[in-house]
Amino acid sequence: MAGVTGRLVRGWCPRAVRRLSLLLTSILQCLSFTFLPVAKFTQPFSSLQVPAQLHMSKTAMGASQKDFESAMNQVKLLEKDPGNEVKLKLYALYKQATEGPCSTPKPGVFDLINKAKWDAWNALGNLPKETARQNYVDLVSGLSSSSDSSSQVKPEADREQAGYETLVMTSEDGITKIMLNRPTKMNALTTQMYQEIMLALEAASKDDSTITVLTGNGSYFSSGNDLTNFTHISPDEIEEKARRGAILLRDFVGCFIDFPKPLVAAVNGPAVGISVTILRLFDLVYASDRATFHTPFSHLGQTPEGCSSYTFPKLMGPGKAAEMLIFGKKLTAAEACAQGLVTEVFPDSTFQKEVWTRLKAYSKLPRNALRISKQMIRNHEKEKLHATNAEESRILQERWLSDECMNAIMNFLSRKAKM
Ligand SMILES: CCCCC/C=C/C(=O)SCCNC(=O)CCNC(=O)[C@H](O)C(C)(C)COP(=O)(O)OP(=O)(O)OC[C@H]1O[C@@H](n2cnc3c(N)ncnc32)[C@H](O)[C@@H]1OP(=O)(O)O
Repeated sequence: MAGVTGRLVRGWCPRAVRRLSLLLTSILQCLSFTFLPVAKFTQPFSSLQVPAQLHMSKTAMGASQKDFESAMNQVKLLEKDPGNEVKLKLYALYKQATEGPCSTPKPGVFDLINKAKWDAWNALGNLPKETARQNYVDLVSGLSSSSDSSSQVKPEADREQAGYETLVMTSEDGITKIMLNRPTKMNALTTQMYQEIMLALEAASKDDSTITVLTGNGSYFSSGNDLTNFTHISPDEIEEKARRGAILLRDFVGCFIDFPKPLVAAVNGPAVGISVTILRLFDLVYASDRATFHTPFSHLGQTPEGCSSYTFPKLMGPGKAAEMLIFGKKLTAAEACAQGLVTEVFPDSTFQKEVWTRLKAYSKLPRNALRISKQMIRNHEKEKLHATNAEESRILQERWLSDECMNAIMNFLSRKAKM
């Protein structure tokens, strides 16, 4: 090492050479950590794990208690991660079976995991302990048989992560792909979908992958907020629903602001509403030349979200941002690229091949360096983004209660009936 350094710095004073030599040695030591084999993805239950120690009351039901205990042991032996949704169900049933109805205080909105666990348990209401125990046993028995039959088939690397109903989540070649999966509804985002995307991002932020990609299944990237989210609400529920919607929106956008790894949008087709505005929170946006970018907020009596009221004027200037966000001008992929919203446009016929080839190459880059560089670029404006997000959510909460908004949504929903 000293020889190499010596050749590099011939003519420098000996103290400087010694210092440089020490520096290079420590850099090489640091790098050797980066090249250690990456831990395998075998931590099946992470923070949603069903408690391992059981303190069952001796008065619990005889045979059912035995089944319950054996089911709990089976859970620990499962080879395949059953996915967050199933883990939440297991957690909720376990709590209900052992402690009865949820009576603990609701965790704060930013405490995502504990809130999801609390919601799952609370949703069981007054389900009797015995029924919860039986449901737990049934659920585990289904999981054990499906894990037995699938264990020989799929290699670990490209396992689809189960438990999502509105998404398909896969991890392969250092890339975690989150695919919106409601193609017949143009991937319109339901409340469940927002929640699943948040859980998927949380999981992706902690897995071994280098890059996370969001894309859509079918012809659309996403048609934005599912307008039926606003239906089936009785008049006395409207305000509470708007309040909850604003919290959901703020949490959802917050996950993108805080996402720690390189985040890529593979925009496979048209994008509408919130699926356009959040794009500025991604590090790369690759679009098919078939994609369009449309934010018809005013037409819906609504206002911008996804931090676009701050990011779009900054990106494209106030005039171009106004055309999109105030007047609902729809951009082609080429126009969105010219405005800096899209990184690169690919012909639709080669979109998938070109994008995935590119991303596979990027995913081989040193992942810690990618992550740190992303954070250096993003950290400058995080506070501003969170403040914008909170303000946009608050304003939308009011907008959702307006006649303008309600009429626009009724128009959309009655459109089909008129056809
Ligand atoms: C809590 C967080 C709130 C965040 C705030 C977010 C705001 C936004 O995202 S605003 C943007 C809202 N989105 C829209 O305004 C788009 C509404 N949809 C449409 O205009 C059209 O459906 C289309 C242009 C996206 C596609 O038109 P077309 O090709 O004619 O296809 P269909 O309309 O027949 O759609 C097929 C099927 O999908 C349903 N659908 C599509 N998008 C939505 C949607 N956003 N909400 C609800 N449903 C949607 C559509 O109704 C059709 O269903 P069926 O009639 O049952 O086949």
